[in-house]
Amino acid sequence: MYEQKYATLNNGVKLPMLGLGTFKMESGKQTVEAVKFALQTGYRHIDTAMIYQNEESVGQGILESEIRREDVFITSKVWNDQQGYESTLKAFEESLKRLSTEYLDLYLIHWPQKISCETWKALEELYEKGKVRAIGVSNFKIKHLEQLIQSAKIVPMINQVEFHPQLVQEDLMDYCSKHKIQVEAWSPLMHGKVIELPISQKLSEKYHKSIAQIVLRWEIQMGVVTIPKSVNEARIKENFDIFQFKLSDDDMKKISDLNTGVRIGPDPDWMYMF
Ligand SMILES: NC(=O)C1=CN([C@@H]2O[C@H](COP(=O)(O)OP(=O)(O)OC[C@H]3O[C@@H](n4cnc5c(N)ncnc54)[C@H](OP(=O)(O)O)[C@@H]3O)[C@@H](O)[C@H]2O)C=CC1
Ligand SMILES: O=C1CO[C@H](CO)[C@@H](O)[C@@H]1O
Repeated sequence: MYEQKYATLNNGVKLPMLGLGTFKMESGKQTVEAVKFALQTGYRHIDTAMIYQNEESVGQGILESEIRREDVFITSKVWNDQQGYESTLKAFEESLKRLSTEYLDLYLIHWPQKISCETWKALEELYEKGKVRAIGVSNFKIKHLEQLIQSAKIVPMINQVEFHPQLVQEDLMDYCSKHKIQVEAWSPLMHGKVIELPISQKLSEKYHKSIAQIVLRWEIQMGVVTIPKSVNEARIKENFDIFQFKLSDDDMKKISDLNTGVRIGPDPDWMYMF
C-alpha cells in the first residue's frame, strides 16, 4: 500500500520515483563506487549531465554493478553552449559514448536558452529514431514551456526543477500537471540543509525516520520524482528507505507550508544567454 516506486510519463515509459543525483561527484573512484553501491542497494535511476564531467564514471559504475542496462534508467542533459540543432545531436552522441551505452532513457535541455526551440527539434528527432526513451527539459518556467510547446511536435515528458519544502512552485506544478509533464526535483535535500527546517525534527520523531527521509517521502507523495545526491554509503541507503511509510495529509500540509519561494540555486532567467 505504500509503494509509489514509478511515475508513468506521458508516453507510457516508467520512471523510478527515486534516483541518484551525481552533481559534484568526482569523476573516477568516487562516482564509480557511489553509482555501483546505489544500484546494488536497489536504485534503478541515475541522473547525470555533460557539465558534471562524470558521465564516464557513471557508465563504469553501471557496468561494474552488473545490473542489466535495460533495468537502469539513465538521464543526461545538453549543456547551454551546446544547444542548437546540430550541436545537440553531436552532444548527445558524445554523452552516449562517455556513458558506454547505445541509448539514453531520458535526455533533457539543461536550462532554457533563446535557441531552445532548435534544441528541442534535435531531441524530437532523437526520440523518433529510438535513441532516447523520453525527452524533457530542466529549469523551464511556465513562459519557457509555453514558448516551446507552441512550436513543438512533442510535449516534454519531464521538467526537472529546483524543488524542496522551501520552493514548491505551485503555479508551475499546476501547469505541468495540466500538460502531463512530470515534475522532477533537483536539490531535493537543499544540499543537506533540510535538517535545519523548523518543523522536521518533530516529524522525524513521530515517524521514526530521518529528516531527509521525511522530506524525500513528502516529495514522492507530492507526485514529484526526486534525485538526492550522496557519495556516502549510509546516506545512499537511508535516502532509498522511504517506501515503507506514509505521511498523513496533515503532515504533508505542514511541510508544504514551509514554502517561502526562495531558491537556493540559480534563477533560470539568469542563465538565459545563448
Ligand atoms: N537540472 C539542474 O539544473 C540541476 C540538477 N541537479 C541534480 O539533482 C541532484 C540533487 O541535487 P544536489 O544539488 O546534488 O543536492 P541534494 O539536495 O541532493 O543534496 C546533496 C547534499 O546533501 C548531502 N546528503 C545526502 N543525503 C543526505 C542525508 N540523508 N542527510 C543529510 N545530508 C545528505 C550530500 O552529502 P554526501 O554526498 O556527503 O552524502 C550532499 O552534500 C544533483 O546531484 C543533480 O543530479 C542539481 C542541481 C541542478
Ligand atoms: O545541474 C546543475 C549543477 O550545477 C550547475 C552549476 O554549476 C548548474 O548550473 C546546473 O544546473
